[in-house]
Order: sequence, then C-alpha cells, then structure tokens
Amino acid sequence: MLELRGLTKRYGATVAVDDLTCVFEPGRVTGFLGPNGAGKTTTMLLALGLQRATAGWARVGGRSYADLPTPMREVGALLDAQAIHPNRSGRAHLSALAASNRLPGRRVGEVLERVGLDAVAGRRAGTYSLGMKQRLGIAAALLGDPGILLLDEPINGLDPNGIAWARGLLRELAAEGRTVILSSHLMSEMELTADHLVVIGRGRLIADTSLASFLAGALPPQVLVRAETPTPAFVAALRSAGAEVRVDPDEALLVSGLDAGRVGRIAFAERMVLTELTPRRGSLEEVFMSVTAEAVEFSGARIVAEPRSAMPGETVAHTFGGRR
Ligand SMILES: Nc1ncnc2c1ncn2[C@@H]1O[C@H](COP(=O)(O)OP(=O)(O)OP(=O)(O)O)[C@@H](O)[C@H]1O
Repeated sequence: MLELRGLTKRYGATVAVDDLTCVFEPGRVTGFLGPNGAGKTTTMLLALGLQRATAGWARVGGRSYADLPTPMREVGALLDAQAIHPNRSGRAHLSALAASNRLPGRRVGEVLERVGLDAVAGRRAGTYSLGMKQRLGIAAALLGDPGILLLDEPINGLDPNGIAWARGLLRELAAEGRTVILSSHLMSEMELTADHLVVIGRGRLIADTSLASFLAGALPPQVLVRAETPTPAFVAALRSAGAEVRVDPDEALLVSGLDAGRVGRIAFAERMVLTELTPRRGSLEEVFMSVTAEAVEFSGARIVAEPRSAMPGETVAHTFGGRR
C-alpha cells in the first residue's frame, strides 16, 4: 500500500503537487491520470524519495521510502525506460542493479523471462527498440519482487502485441496482491487495464474512484435507438421528456439524458417498433476530458484554470460539479 497525506511540492511559484491525500491499495491496478503537467511524475518522485516534499508525506507500508532497509524489495519503479547504459547488455544492466541492491542474482534470469527478453538479454541495451527498453525497465522494477509497482508511462512504444502483453502482466501482478500504479495518457488502454483511478489536475485530487464509477458518474446517460419507422412525434415525445435527441443520417437516434427504460416506455406509448435500444456509456477518454477540462487548460503554454471536482459516492477531494 502506498499512502499520500497532504503531499505538496512547490518549485518556486509552481505548485506541482498540492495537498494530495489518497491511498493506493494492493490487489488492483490503479490508473494515475492527469493532463500534462498535472503532477503525476512529481508525485512518483516524491513517493520514491527522489524529491523532497514541501509539506505532507508519502509512506510505503507505513514507512517513508528513505527508511526502507531494502527499497527495491518494497517498491519497483519505472520512470524513464531510456535511462540505461547503452553499452551494457540487458542482463548486465539487471545484474548490476541486483548486486548494488543486495538482491539474489537468480532474480535476473527470472525477470528476464517474465518480460520476454531472455532471448536478447546478451545484446547491448543501446540497440534495443523503445518497446524492448520498456520491457527492460519493467524487469528492473520487478527485480526485488516488490509489493508496490510505480510505472510511469510503461506502455509507450510497445506494439499492439506488447501492449496486450503488458496489460496481462499488470493484471497478473495485481492479482498476486501487489499495488500496481500505472500512469499513462493512453486512455483506451487504461480503460482495459485499470480497476481504480486516481485523477489529478494541477497537482490536486480530482477523483479517487473505481473505473466503473468514474465511467458511470460523469456523463449523462445516452441511448442509441433504432425504430422501424421513427416518427417526428416519437422524437418530439423524447424531447418533451427532457432528452436531447440527435438524428443520425441512417435514422438512428442518439438520445441523451434519459435511460434506456424511459426511452423504451416512451417508444411503447408512441407505438414504435424498436430494433435497437442500446445504453452507451462515455469512454474513459470522453469522461477524463470532461472531468479535467477545467482542471488544466493550456492557452499556448499557459495553464489557465482551476481543477474541477470529483465523483459522487467516492473518496474525493470535492463534490463533483460536472455536467450532470
Ligand atoms: N524540477 C522542476 N522544476 C520546476 N518545475 C517543475 C520541475 N518538475 C516539474 N515541474 C513542474 O511541475 C508541474 C508538474 O509536472 P509533472 O512532470 O509532475 O507533471 P506530469 O503530470 O507528470 O506531466 P506529464 O503528463 O506531461 O508527464 C509542471 O508544471 C512542471 O512544469
């Protein structure tokens, strides 16, 4: 478990992390999300003792990182896959890490196999593709068999097979009871991988919630409706019940603001024969953009707005004030 309490980091006038309080729980993949400059990397650096907090603290299983006797056995991190000596082989890179952290040498072979690099472990790491470097970075994070994994953009550069592999690995690591913290801007992948989300904007907590609640909570319900012969009266009845209705060129209706049951009852009252009635939820990308729209907005290179607040019924910083 990784716990942050009132964690704050200022760089001069910039507040990179602002009074952040949350707990990253074991046994699940937590997506750590936020727009560019939201403070994700800084939070990870603070948790790893690589930056000093201005206020508040981060604790790993109740202790600060600096107090951990063998940190790599507690926390494995991937911050920058390119940070490797190009003339060392993948195996030599991991062996050096294992030796300097008093980890058994047999772990090197184990993690190389787990990330699928065993066949190229003798090659100079400088010749690795970005995807291979990401795998090597994940191997390094796993070297101490840690309970917590902090992975900053670990799937950048992976091809579709690599991404599917990484998804399986991360889910497996969580199922083994580890705390898996994953930051990525690849929302479609995050949607498939994460169980839980911590969303920050401009250093502040916006949402700390399950993926399912995040997806369900932020956008009004939408229903895709196809009727055999949709009549203007049906559309008018939907609108007078409060729905926004968009009629597609193929005559499908996209109904916002009413759930499928309500749309079905209106269709029944209007003697419509429906051939489709499909509830649609927002994608993670849509909900993320909606929730963070006011958190960080760039005008040129300038951040201009304050964070919007969080989701209903969850551990949150504020009350959700989105478009509901
Ligand atoms: N060493 C530093 N000195 C000054 N400002 C910094 C430093 N590191 C980060 N910042 C600033 O702190 C804020 C948070 O940056 P951080 O890199 O943590 O965000 P992020 O969420 O990881 O962004 P991205 O998604 O773009 O990687 C930004 O405004 C950034 O410019």
